[in-house]
Amino acid sequence: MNNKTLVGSTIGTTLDRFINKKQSEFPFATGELSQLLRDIALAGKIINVEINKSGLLDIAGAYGTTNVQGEEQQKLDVIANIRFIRALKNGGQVCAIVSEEDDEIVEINQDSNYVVAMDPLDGSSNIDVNVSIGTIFSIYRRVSPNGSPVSREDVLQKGQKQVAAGYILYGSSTMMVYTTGHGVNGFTYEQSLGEFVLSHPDITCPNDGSIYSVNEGSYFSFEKGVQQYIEYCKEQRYSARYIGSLVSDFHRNMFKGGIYIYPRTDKALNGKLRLVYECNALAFIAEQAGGVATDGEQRIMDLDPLELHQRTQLFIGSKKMVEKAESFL
Ligand SMILES: O=P(O)(O)OC[C@H]1O[C@](O)(COP(=O)(O)O)[C@@H](O)[C@@H]1O
Ligand SMILES: [Mg+2]
Ligand SMILES: [Mg+2]
Repeated sequence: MNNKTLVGSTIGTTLDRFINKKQSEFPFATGELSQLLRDIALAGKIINVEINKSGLLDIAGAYGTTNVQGEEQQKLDVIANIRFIRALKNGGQVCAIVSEEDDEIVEINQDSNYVVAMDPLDGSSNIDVNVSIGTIFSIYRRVSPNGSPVSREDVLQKGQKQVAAGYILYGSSTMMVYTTGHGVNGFTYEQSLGEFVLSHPDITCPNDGSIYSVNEGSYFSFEKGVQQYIEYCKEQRYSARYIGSLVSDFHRNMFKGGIYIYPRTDKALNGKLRLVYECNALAFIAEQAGGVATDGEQRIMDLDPLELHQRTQLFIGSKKMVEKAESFL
């Protein structure tokens, strides 16, 4: 890299400055979405602290309750949910939240214009064993008039209506990756500054790849087409990589080129992952990076959400790989 590129580079820009700059490119922007993104980043920093010290403070492990989907909640699932709701409430830009950890819509400020769908902590089976976990979020503009009670139409919008989406990955470093529909940018958390700093501008997903990510332990409960695609991946000598944290598996494949699959199984007849607060956000990011996300037939962002906790199959990642997988179905 020569000096000229260094001077012109945006690398090193803080998230705050980046958000301000983007806002200034839209003269009619009110600043509400910018503030909301800052609130999410703040919540991410707080969760990051909690995760880092979870082993020391006895906040790893099961909480002793199950969520609406019958899954055992971890202490950190519950803590992350509380922290995010609090940050969004204090920020004042959100009228309602759909969360994996809450059975029903959480109504906050009736006078605010945005709805957030979130998985406060994704990959919670990895919490206790110091493996990467994440937070996933989608942001929508409400459809009901500001000031009125929030309706189900506000929170059950198709993914194509997202105005922004992203994730925070608590890995070997902590990163926030998001899109507002104008490309994808990644920010690494600089602990000593207490700031997210632009480290991965204009992220693009390779068109093709050689990594496949699927829980092969469930192989015998996959349908024939999925089994045949997995065999194809092996014949091609592709690398099998599966962390069991959707955010981390997706993140790796977006950078390196790969496909992540969570198909239906005999236990999870519609797949395991949740459309509203897991799949839509990652689908938006994948597409903005040049990748693809489908349920095996249809584009994820075209699916009609009928329930808050609706599940779907997910085939996501490099365009050519997803298309190849679909050709087996
Ligand atoms: O253990 P499995 O069945 O492969 O499931 C792993 C998947 O389940 C999830 O953990 C579900 O997310 P939560 O931890 O938020 O419930 C995904 O992150 C992950 O990809
Ligand atoms: Mg999850
Ligand atoms: Mg979760």
